[in-house]
Amino acid sequence: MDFFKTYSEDDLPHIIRHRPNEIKLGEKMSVGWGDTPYVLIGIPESLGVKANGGIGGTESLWSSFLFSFLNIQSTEKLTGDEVSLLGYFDFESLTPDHEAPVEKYQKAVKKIDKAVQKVIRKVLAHGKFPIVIGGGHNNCYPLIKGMAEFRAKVQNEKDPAINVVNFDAHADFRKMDGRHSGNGFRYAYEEGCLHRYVMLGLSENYNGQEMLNDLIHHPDMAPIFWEDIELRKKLTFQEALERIQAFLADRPTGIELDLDAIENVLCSAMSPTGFSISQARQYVHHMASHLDTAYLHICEGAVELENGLMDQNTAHIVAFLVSDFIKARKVV
Ligand SMILES: N=CN[C@@H](CCC(=O)O)C(=O)O
Repeated sequence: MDFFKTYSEDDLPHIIRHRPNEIKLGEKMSVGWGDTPYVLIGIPESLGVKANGGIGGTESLWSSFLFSFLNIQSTEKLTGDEVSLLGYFDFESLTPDHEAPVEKYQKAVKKIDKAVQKVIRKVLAHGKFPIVIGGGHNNCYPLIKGMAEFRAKVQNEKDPAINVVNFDAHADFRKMDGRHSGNGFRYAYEEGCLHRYVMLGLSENYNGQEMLNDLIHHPDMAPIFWEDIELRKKLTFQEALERIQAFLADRPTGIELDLDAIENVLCSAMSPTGFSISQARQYVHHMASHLDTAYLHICEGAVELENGLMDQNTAHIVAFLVSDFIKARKVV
């Protein structure tokens, strides 16, 4: 598995803050291809974000997330026995020279695509459910493609494209003019890997009309704007979740969450307005409980951006979201 680093049992105790009479999730988790339904994968990179002209720093989320997640209390509702820490990608060697043109970053993203896709196919071959923590949103494309390829080549599905729901302020359906964090869903759709695509929480101010023209009135696309829910009150958040559930019920669905849809979370495209953390948790809970889920991908967050902004809370939010997801699928 190119660029992929694994953990050993000896790594976990260094990440766990032990307390007498308490058991932390990390004390119950396994590493590698453990006997667990879920595997955790990190993609600590911001090459895709930079290829899209964004602010780097998304590589900072993974290790802080791991610390937050492994230090959750092991309880009946989530013991830790459910999850194995598979590993993370190290794309450091692909980093272009300082001030390299954007094309160099886009070239690096193509290599990331290949590496991620391969690992996803391996995860599926082992019968595991991938929980992926990014990284830029560019990684939706190799996830969707890896899923569709597995369905086509291994499961002999005649119509292998999967559905995706994306909690995001941006559609990431920009033109196919070189790979980056803003066009992963377009590549997946045009290549026949993505069937239906729902966007929940789009910002009217940060999605261009040309891209929107390709999404609005398209039978496979369902853009839902934050303003229609929270500003104009055309529908409630709960109604939106139920509509999404009905629209995506026909086949396996990838669950995407871009942290820039939550207000004030540290991201390349951080926003002072957006959904709340509780709404993000409801989204994850609802989709995990009601859909035939294919994977969970949480991305674009950072604990430290290249512009110097820092916030450790991002990691804590992601740990909540991952625990909500697993609990919802367990039906606790
Ligand atoms: N994945 C994020 N995509 C956004 C990024 C915007 C930004 O960094 O400012 C987009 O392309 O619109």
